[in-house]
Amino acid sequence: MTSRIGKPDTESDTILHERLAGDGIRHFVMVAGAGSGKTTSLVKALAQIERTQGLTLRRNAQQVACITYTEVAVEEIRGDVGNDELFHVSTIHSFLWTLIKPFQNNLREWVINRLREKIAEEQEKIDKPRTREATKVHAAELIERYGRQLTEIGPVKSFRYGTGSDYSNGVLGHSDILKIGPEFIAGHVLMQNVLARRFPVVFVDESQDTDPAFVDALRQVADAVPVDFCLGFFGDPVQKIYMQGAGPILAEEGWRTLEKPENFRCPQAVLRVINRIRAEDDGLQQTRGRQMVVDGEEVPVEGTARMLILPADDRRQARLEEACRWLADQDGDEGWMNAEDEEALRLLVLVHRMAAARLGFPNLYSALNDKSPEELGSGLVDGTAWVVRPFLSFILPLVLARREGRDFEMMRLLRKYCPRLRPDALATADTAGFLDSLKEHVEELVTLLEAGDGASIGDVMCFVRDSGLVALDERYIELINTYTETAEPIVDPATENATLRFMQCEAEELWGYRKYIEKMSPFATQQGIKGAEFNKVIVVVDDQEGRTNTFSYGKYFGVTELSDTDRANIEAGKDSTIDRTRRLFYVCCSRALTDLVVVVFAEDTNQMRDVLLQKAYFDPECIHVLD
Ligand SMILES: Nc1ncnc2c1ncn2[C@@H]1O[C@H](COP(=O)(O)OP(=O)(O)OP(=O)(O)O)[C@@H](O)[C@H]1O
Repeated sequence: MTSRIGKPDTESDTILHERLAGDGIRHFVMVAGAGSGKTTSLVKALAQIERTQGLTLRRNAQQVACITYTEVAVEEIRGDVGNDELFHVSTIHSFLWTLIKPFQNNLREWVINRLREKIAEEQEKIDKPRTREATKVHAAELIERYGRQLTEIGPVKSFRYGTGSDYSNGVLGHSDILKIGPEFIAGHVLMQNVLARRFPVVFVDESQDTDPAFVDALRQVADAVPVDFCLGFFGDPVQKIYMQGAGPILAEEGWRTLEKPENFRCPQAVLRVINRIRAEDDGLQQTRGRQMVVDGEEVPVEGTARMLILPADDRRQARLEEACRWLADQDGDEGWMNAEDEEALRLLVLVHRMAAARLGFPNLYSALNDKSPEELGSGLVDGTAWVVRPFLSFILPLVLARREGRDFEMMRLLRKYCPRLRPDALATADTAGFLDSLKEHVEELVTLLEAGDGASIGDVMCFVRDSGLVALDERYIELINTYTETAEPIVDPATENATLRFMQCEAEELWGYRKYIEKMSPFATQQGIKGAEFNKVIVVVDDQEGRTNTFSYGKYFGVTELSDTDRANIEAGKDSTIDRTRRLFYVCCSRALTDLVVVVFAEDTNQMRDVLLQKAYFDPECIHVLD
């Protein structure tokens, strides 16, 4: 029995279990706040299905699909339900790939159409009289390349799924899968039936951040197969932090909405704060709070919630350390000084540049943030930027596994990402020499990424390209070519050179960046760090970045003026910077099991205090200015 399955049933759990065992329409949306036990309910529902329907489902070779946001979250749910074959726990991408993989002819047709579409898009650029000459030349090159690919896919026997697309070699990328999957499901009744027959129950966790086209495709299946199929969403619209997420999932006629009013994670002091934050969004007020047993009786944990305002000067790091000292002295608790114990004290940093300096990736940060395209800047802080993906998902984990002698993990990664280990490549390889050379290449990669080696990120990429350790998409190949052709280091940031500046950074910086993404980024909490709850949480906020169109604490607290776009968004009732920042703030603050501290860096600390007193998220006696 794992801890989640062992938790007592709440009223919503009982209702859900009855519904799942019923014989009418069973679709549902479970929507509840932070720490309300949504993932717990999901895991318990899986266990209940196993008990009541497991035998029949297994006999029919059917599975219960449980789809969540990241690999880490997948592992977490697997940790709860075990490796039972009855449950197909996966990310959206791998779920979609399982479904569409057998439809190879349709995949080929899709790729052909996609290439034709791309050619038409480029042709349109050429035809426009105002297009610059350089752009026209580039467009013509692309048309030629896409044309070539159209002929090259002829001999491709079957399509596979890789990180980036490489159509000529039969590889579909991440974003292709996300387009094809929902399109196929929505457009083919056969596909809907296949899905419902194979997976008569589909649960989606973190539904607020799930791709909207996928949500719609699943709705269509639910409409088409109302009774023999059960679709359930678990989510919280106020925890949506990815721009592209679906947000609230509307329940259709006959669907049941299940709410969970309790919060089981946060102590009273934190619960009051997050309820006040949420009051400005959907107004949901959570009850109960974390309890502990004292003398045989359950009593609420009071905990603490404080806000510290510090001057935003060039001593930020030192000031943060002083603030921790202050907390330790106030509480007589040296735990505040123990930043190394990640389960006990968790720093969530929204001050990315500061984190970057502290963790040793200032240049990498500057390359992808300063004057960079929005997609790269926001992808940098949540680890989704296309240039960093191969490093986070494969290259760095592979080097770590090798260094730590985790051979099994190393092979798992190589099997998943290395084209040299694909069955077709293996079939023609001379096995003995082949494995030796693969090993040598991994060793070389380890050396390249050693501290002090001086290799640049571009050098590492050249190496993985030449050694064929990973399949790279065209965009990356093009970038590597540009990198090798550019001798001079680029100093001044500009939108066009962000990725090239990234390639020129020292590879060593990637390690600090990885640590940031895995441990300190508030997005990490959403991506399912184990449990995503910690005794002490320090949330550090600062608008130093100047990238204010995605998140801005200044705008949220009311000290920074809104832009015209912000005002227009608010007037039109659209998602605004303020809404997004509030949600991120809510996610961060709701991770604390005992003590929450929000550290705010401000140009004018007294003005900030006045504004925060007015906002009243924290009790007045809990707001301190530390000059
Ligand atoms: N029925 C319950 N009784 C007691 N504790 C519970 C119950 N359900 C969940 N918990 C505890 O509450 C905490 C939050 O649970 P869980 O992670 O499932 O919530 P969640 O709603 O998915 O969280 P979030 O949306 O904030 O990430 C965990 O510590 C869990 O053990």
